[in-house]
Amino acid sequence: MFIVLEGIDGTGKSTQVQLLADWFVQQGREVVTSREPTDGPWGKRLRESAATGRATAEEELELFLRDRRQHVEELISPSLAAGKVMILDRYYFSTMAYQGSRGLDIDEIRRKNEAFAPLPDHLFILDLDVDLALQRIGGRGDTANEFEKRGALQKCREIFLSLRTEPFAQLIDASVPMENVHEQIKSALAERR
Ligand SMILES: Nc1ncnc2c1ncn2[C@@H]1O[C@H](COP(=O)(O)OP(=O)(O)OP(=O)(O)O)[C@@H](O)[C@H]1O
Ligand SMILES: Cc1cn([C@H]2C[C@H](O)[C@@H](COP(=O)(O)O)O2)c(=O)[nH]c1=O
Repeated sequence: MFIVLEGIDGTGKSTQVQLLADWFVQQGREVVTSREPTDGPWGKRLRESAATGRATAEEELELFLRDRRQHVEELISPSLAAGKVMILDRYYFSTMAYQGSRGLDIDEIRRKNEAFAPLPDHLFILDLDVDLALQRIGGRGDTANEFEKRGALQKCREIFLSLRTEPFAQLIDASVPMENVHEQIKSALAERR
């Protein structure tokens, strides 16, 4: 089973990935969790750019594609082939949202990704007001980085919302307490099984 959690920064994706992984482990399932950008060479370069200055949108897209190709080949596809539950914190829907918000063609981004990246079985879009998301980032002790500007996040949120009509997608209200968000995700999984 391939599950992806998406949403703008601060919506609670990492928190929910951990809660969901623990829940699957309690059911006796083997679980692999990961995130994008990854901790591989391309992902590290991308994370550094959040502090040191962003590349152009085209260069950024190229780096995310390289990072993801390696991720799919080395971790995602082998884990799915082994029958494990793969839970991802961000995937190519983030590229559609973030690099799309910088003016790149969203359909073209999708096409380039779907040429090599498997579709998820479940895409959970954690939706939250941008100001609340920024407050949560602040509450975590972080100052917003170059990817986390208000106007850009608003555009990203709109693009994520436009993805809710995908057959594998489910919109999740991320404004409620974390246990309640977890319940929404588990109910959606139970309904679609
Ligand atoms: N439902 C919730 N209600 C209130 N606070 C929450 C909730 N979920 C997570 N948080 C808190 O909000 C902060 C951001 O959560 P988290 O790091 O999981 O978000 P994220 O979407 O993974 O962020 P990023 O994309 O920036 O890595 C953390 O301090 C976390 O404890
Ligand atoms: C996968 C992906 C990510 N981003 C951006 C979104 C975030 O602001 C940063 C780092 O992610 P984190 O979850 O806060 O650790 O990367 C992007 O612009 N495009 C992508 O494809």
